[in-house]
Amino acid sequence: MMASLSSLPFTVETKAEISALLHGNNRHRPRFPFVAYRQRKYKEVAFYKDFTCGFSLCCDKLSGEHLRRHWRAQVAGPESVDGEGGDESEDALQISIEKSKKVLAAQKDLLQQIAERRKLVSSIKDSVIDTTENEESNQQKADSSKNLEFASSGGAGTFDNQNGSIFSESTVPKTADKVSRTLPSAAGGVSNAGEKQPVQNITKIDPSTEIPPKHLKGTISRTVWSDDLPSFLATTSGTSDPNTEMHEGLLGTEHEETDSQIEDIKPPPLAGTNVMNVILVSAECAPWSKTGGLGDVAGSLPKALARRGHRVMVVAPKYDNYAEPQDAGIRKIYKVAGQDVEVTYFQAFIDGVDFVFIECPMFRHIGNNIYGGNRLDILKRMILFCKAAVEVPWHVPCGGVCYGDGNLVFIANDWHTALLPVYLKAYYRDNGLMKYTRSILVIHNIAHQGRGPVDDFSYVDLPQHYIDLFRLYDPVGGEHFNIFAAGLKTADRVVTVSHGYARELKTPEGGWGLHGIINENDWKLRGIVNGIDTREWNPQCDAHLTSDGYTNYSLETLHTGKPQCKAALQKELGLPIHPEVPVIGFIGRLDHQKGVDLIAEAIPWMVGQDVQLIMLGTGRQDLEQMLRQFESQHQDKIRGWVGFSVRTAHRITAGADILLMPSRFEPCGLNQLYAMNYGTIPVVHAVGGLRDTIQPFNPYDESGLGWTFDSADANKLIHALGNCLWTYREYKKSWEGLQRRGMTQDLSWDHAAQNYEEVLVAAKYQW
Ligand SMILES: Nc1ncnc2c1ncn2[C@@H]1O[C@H](COP(=O)(O)OP(=O)(O)O[C@H]2O[C@H](CO)[C@@H](O)[C@H](O)[C@H]2O)[C@@H](O)[C@H]1O
Repeated sequence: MMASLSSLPFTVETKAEISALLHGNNRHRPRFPFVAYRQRKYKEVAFYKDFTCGFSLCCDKLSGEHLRRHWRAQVAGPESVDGEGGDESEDALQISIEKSKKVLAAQKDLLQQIAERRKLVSSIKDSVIDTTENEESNQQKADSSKNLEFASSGGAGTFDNQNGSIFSESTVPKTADKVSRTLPSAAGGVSNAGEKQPVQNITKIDPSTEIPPKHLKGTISRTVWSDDLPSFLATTSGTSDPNTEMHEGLLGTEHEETDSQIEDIKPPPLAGTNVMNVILVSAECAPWSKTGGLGDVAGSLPKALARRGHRVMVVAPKYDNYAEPQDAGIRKIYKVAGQDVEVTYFQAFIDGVDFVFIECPMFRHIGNNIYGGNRLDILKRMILFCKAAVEVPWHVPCGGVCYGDGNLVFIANDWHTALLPVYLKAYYRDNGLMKYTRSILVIHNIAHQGRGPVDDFSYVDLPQHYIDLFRLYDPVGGEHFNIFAAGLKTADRVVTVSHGYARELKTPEGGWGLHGIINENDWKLRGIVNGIDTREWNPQCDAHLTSDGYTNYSLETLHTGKPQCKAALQKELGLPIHPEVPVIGFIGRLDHQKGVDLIAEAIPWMVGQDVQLIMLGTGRQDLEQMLRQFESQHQDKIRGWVGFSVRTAHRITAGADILLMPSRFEPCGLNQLYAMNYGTIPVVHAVGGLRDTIQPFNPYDESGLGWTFDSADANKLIHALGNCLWTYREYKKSWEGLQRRGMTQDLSWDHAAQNYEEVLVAAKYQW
């Protein structure tokens, strides 16, 4: 066997890996047979594919013997499978190699011809576009909305499960006369328990003539046109079997390879063959809607995933009139608490990400109060949002092509969208649909769980036996209904936003009643520290530092730029402009979590120091009142800005010398990351993500990034802040070192995105 292998035109590593596949040597064993080969020379890849001959099972699932037998069957002919092939098999192998070479040459030829034809077609198109550009684009828009209408009609439309009607939904076409022109199947709705309906009016298309929009190229799932699937399944990436999916992945790779050969550009995506369709679903998304860190994450993580080559969508509610998203022309009706509610989908493509906004009267004009209203109001909004979001991949054709369910992973965030994994299971997977779609639930803050009386279960439209997922008992709330609990149990994977918080969640203090469930599901939990949007939060190009005396700055101009921002901040807030007086900032929600009361306890000490304190926040009314009071009592030293102002947050981050974060618990914390990127030194309670991200300053070896204190205690805060102020005043070089180390870290999302990708892959291959 090895003799045969050694005569093959593989590199040494490839041989080692194939040998590992055959003999079970894990050291060289690639995770999946095709992944390791993608970036190799085309010839070698093609040969290897030939070698495996579309043998698409994940090698993990194959025994070495199985592979050996398959190898012999493919290379030396079926007769050699049972006997020892010997010389005959060597000859057959040589013949096979020769054949493969010929096939490759022919393939190359063909590709060249295709390339020439494409060039010809595009030059003809270009000349036509000059004169008919507007007509063309209108036509394209019309075509895509036809596609979209069509996908909707056969999409996850109306279906009941065995327990009767779960939800009813009807399509409300914008224009009744729209007819599908290009989609391969129509009216293939799904009825009881996913039973297939006959597919009618099938118009087959030649996939080679349907060139996906440029931004989708190489990342969209391969479309398999099928006559006997419901239409929404027929337009997805042929994933009736993960083995097929793997093979599809291989074919997709081949296409990408050939495309890039043709165009002679485009390096492979960073994600390699792990490229996936990802839909992040969040109740808020910056810059359109934000009450805190969740909005920041939803606005920036998807872009980093897209940069790695994934096709990424964000789904968020549309709370106001946003400039960018356009009405996608789709209307759907969902049942919420027995009422029909119509939603409309809006859409924009920005920085490589599809942003889809769900608009309906329930969301309208609450941008300033996203979580406002009573418990039932919020619950109903989240039910509607999750029902609508889980169907987005069927209804909203981004760039003209719906995501479908192939290679698809949803990323839900916090309790607001924890119903999504449950709906995915109850409405789809339990009915044999979306079998290979996975869901990940990200915990940004376990303190908010979507709790209510057990009777709330009647609102969520789920089969009765699902009640056990939601039912939870704890000494504080007694027996109650808990949405986060159900999401955590149902999601394929769970992520939280730091390693420290992942540990804390398993303790009674940190798990807020859910620690039992988290411990039971420990195997699927992973901590990934958030990144920051380095375009949005970057002193070199921060748009909020270009007026009112502020200035952009970098590490090189820190010594002039930062003092200028500090002076501008002091001036803007009416504080005495003293360059040598340290400015301490605080930005955050005014609540128990953020430890504002610890700052309050430390105020008498602080005002005795030569410092200025600037606090920005909204939240609990008593704490807002407290901020106002501090300001009025210490006009020359304290500013308490009650409100939500992104611009002021940026300016404080740039102008302050020190950022205070005495949070009682902090799953990750973004402000300390922003601060370090601006040369502002954090003083934090070493908890959750703060402990993960702020290495304490060590004056002996001049290492570390800030000051930490180990318990939520005002005296500890004072002690840490005192040391910090002393260093600021007395040890300028150390201070500059702290600033430099903070500013030169890679805080971008790129590393975190890579970690998320590992979770996506783990979810994908999980049963
Ligand atoms: N009054 C105000 N005006 C303007 N901007 C304001 C503001 N108050 C807060 N912000 C901004 O909101 C964001 C707050 O983010 P954090 O991560 O610090 O906390 P939050 O508790 O909201 O997030 C939760 O989710 C995130 C994301 O995972 C975790 O980092 C965190 O630990 C967890 O509690 C920052 O961008 C901050 O500048």
